[in-house]
Amino acid sequence: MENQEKKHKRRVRYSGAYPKSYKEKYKELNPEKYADTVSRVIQKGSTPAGMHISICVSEILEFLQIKPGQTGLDATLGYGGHTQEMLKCLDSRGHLYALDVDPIESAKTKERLEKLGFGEDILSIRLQNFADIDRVSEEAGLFDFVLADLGVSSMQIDNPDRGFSYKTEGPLDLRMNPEKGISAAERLRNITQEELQGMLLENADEPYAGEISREAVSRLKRGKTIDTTGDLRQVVEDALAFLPAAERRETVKKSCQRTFQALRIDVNNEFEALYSFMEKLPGILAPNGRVAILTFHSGEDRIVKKSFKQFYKEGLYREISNEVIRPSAEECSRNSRARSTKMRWAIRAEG
Ligand SMILES: C[S@@+](CC[C@H](N)C(=O)[O-])C[C@H]1O[C@@H](n2cnc3c(N)ncnc32)[C@H](O)[C@@H]1O
Repeated sequence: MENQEKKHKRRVRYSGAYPKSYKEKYKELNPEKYADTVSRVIQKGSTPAGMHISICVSEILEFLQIKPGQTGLDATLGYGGHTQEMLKCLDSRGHLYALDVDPIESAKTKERLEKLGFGEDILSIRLQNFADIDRVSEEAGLFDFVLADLGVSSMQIDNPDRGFSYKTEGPLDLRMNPEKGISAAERLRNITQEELQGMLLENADEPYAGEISREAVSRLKRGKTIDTTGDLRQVVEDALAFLPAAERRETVKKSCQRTFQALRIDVNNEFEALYSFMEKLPGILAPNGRVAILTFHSGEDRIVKKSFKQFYKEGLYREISNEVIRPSAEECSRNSRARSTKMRWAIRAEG
């Protein structure tokens, strides 16, 4: 007799339509594999996860006037978008050096660019701080063109494990190179109220620097931690609890952005690195060599502007940009991260 008894099959548990983790969430994390998803995300005006949309590409290329056979430096490799465009201008002749301090993303970019045919013969990628451009120049000689696109990449901001964004929960790290220095959480552990207030003012012009620094230090004294992005967001929320409800939400958001920015600049020694880079630039540029720099906040722009002006007066640059160049309105609507971008440029004098 046929065995009518069918073995009970457990229903496969519905895992839900929504992915649970960052890695699961974004198909775009593998941009080559999910080209359709990626282009849909870009069309909507967002940056696909795991990717970075390069800013002011045409303005940069128009200014740099790259010719085949030249030697160039991309001081901030990131996703390699600008690098790729500059390599195309070299047309397989000459050499491009590219630096980044981020071991996680630069390894991925190196692999991606190699797959596109840009190997060691044309492109040398170095895990190195642009504060040390003189060392790269010892190897490469003088540069005909240099680009620096400052700050952090979308891949770094979007990865919650790295703690760059107040919008997602994660460890409060904020280092571009997590293998060097101390995390933002560690930095806060031993900070005084005065020091934190100064950092918030100097690095981000935070109007509530006093309130936020007092709340942070008092929280630590009460035995509570500021180890995660959520903890720091809570500090800002508590510090601004006195504001009328109608304006609190927007103010907390802006203060969170500035507080994270101030800490990021601090733990990565961003201003020190930029000063060093600007000081060494004239010494690594070939006669008539061109440099373009993209900045993303007033502190950075001030350093670039002052340095260009000073060396222009001293005769080391023959020409500098008088006005900042801004991305077009069309680019800003396509890529919201372009909105705060300012570009400045300089041309090395002949002598
Ligand atoms: C805005 S992203 C560059 C994006 C890139 N231009 C592109 O098109 O994909 C800035 C990059 O500079 C790197 N960076 C920031 N400060 C640096 C420094 N002092 N030395 C070297 N790289 C740095 C960051 O790790 C990040 O990857």
